[in-house]
Amino acid sequence: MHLDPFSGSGRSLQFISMSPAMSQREDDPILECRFQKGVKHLCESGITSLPSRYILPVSERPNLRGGGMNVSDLNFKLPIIDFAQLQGPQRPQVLNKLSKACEEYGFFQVTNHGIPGDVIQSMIDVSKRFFDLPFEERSKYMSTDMRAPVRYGTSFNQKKDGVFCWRDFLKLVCHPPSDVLPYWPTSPADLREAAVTYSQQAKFLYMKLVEAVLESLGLLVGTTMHADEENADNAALKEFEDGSQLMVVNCYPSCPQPDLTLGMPPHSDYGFLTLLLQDEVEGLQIQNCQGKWLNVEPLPNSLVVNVGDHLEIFSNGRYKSVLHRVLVNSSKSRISVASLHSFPFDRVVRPSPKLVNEANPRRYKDTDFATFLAYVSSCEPKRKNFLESRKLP
Ligand SMILES: O=C(O)CCC(=O)C(=O)O
Ligand SMILES: [Fe+2]
Repeated sequence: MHLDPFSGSGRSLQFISMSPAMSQREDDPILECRFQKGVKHLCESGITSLPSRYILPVSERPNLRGGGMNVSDLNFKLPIIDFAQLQGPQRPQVLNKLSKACEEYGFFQVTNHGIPGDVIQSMIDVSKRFFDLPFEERSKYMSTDMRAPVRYGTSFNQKKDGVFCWRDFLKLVCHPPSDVLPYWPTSPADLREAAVTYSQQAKFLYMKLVEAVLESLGLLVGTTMHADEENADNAALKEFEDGSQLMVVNCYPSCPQPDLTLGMPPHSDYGFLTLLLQDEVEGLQIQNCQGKWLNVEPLPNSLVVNVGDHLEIFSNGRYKSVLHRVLVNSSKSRISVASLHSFPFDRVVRPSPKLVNEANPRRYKDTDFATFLAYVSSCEPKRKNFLESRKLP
């Protein structure tokens, strides 16, 4: 799994015991070297069938017919939160809806979010153009250093994954901007500007959503005449303002045999909230409480938002960080940009004391980034098992 604070790495991977995956690790160093260069590079070499390195064991493949856990429900629609309404007189009703969405699905879509269309379009465009650059240009940013401010790579953890995922990525640490920006790619020439503009807009929206989430959990007083209550609210929000932000640009090229592989395996996100921007190609699925995979149809001009492990812990289990995965397809490539937000790295994450009482005892141990790193180096992470390891008996 990737050891990133959040991204494909910080997120729990599924690799099932016995590692049928591992047995498929390529022994041919030339082929292996090709796979390490990523799926975009592999496609450019003109493959027509899926190399075994990407073929999942039958039970983990998408779209199995005949019932069972992998059948998707085509009629499913994710709850929609109208951000403009959230900021207006309808706020209490919208907060109710938000709270239900976080409890039931761990996911919702945000419309009327206020991020200008051209900012979004530029972010998607420049992402596509980045992945269209020659491999030599993209590969300048390949790094195994989990703390690098910019990292280009493939799969989840390309050093460890037994079966590779059909995904290449560019990870951009966004905070603090003055420290990280000088390391971001210089090509395409407009990448830095487009990405920094989008990341700032995403952060602004994230802060508004954090306010809403805290209010929905009864942790913010909201409108108040009392200066001390207002100060307490501001102090609570300040921590979030100083928090971490990582943008992961995901590229899923069209795939010759999409039924045999995944763009991303089932995982939950490590942070507090993820804001996901996707192009018009579908692929994202979330797992409901019956284990059924549900398609998230891209809704034009909207963003998908999901609860991460830290919010599940912080809310003492009331809001759920839900497993999700990405399917690929044979005709279209897909781009998504996940903006992953959480507390500062050195912060201990624990259930909010106000959500713990006799009737609702503490459900999670304290955790921090160091605990997370120790955990992933001591065992093989899969699905949501890091979060499981933080649960109190
Ligand atoms: O590409 C997507 O739709 C989902 C990406 C994702 O889950 C992630 O980056 O954590
Ligand atoms: Fe994710």
